[in-house]
Amino acid sequence: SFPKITKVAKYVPELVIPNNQLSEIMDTTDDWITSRTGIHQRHIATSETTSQLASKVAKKLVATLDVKSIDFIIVATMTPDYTTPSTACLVQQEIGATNAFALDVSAACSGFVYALSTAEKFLLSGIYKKGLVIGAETMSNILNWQDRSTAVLFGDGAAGVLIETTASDPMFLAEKLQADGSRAMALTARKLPNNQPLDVLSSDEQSFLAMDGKKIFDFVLRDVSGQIVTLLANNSEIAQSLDYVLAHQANERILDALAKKTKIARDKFLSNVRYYGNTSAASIPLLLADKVEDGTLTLTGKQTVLLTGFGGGLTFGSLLIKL
Ligand SMILES: O=C(O)C1CCN(c2ccc(-c3cc(CO)ccc3Cl)cn2)CC1
Repeated sequence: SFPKITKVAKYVPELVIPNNQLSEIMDTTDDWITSRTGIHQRHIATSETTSQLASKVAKKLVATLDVKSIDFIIVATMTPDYTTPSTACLVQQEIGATNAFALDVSAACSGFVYALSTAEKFLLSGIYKKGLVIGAETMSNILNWQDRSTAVLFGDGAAGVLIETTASDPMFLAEKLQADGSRAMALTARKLPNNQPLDVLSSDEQSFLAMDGKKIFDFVLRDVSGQIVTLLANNSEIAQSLDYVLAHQANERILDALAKKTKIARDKFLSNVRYYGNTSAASIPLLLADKVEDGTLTLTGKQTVLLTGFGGGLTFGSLLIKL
């Protein structure tokens, strides 16, 4: 039997900040934000850490299970509570999954796609049978709230899936995972200070999220669209029956551009960035959860979807799956 996503769950912090509230604390307007990004609001964690958001999702995913049957927990995040322990280990403790090994995946906005691909390989090995894959972020903690060009773009949230070896037909059909470290500096956050006494490197105070938006837009239009086109061309039969694209929810305009560049019908690109902003590794599972909730996605193995993540690293990854 084959690995399959059998459950999805989400959790977002209660506090909602609409664009108008941001224009009270920085020089921006609802008009600018909505027209340039499609974002109307974002959820902000005021007292919850990334591991606490992820744990809320994990608890929902295991609610109807014996938590001791979970073999692994993978958390994709670029805003971990600590360098160590991993956020996944904190989730393991929180839900009591004592038989699970736990690791974080650091691939920024491609994190969930990288983590899901990793989980599938764990299951295909036959050694493991069941795991949790969660994307979780508290982007609000790494933003420079004086910098209107980035502070308005991001939000907090978590969502994830239960994946297990139960399917009679393969769910994971094709994938392409890539990185381009030559443009690593296009999106950076939280450079850790060096403080050993022999330190010859100056400890750079660059700690807030910094983004070269133009460079990343170009990367998405050129490299990410190329990855999608090639993956679909190499799997043309599956591509014929493509129902939906669940792309990283960074910006509504980028979805317009991707649809044009890939020649995939725009209405196949699902979107919910308006409600959450860019939640990095949580954006694709949040979209998955919302679209299962509203019935667009049925989790009956009949729908062909493309998951595509892209962002910091620079990283990009696409998975063609039967959901
Ligand atoms: O002036 C404008 O229109 C601005 C121009 C700059 N903008 C950007 C630029 C880049 C991103 C972005 C970020 C990531 C990281 O998750 C991944 C993918 C993308 Cl495409 C999002 N917004 C906002 C509107």
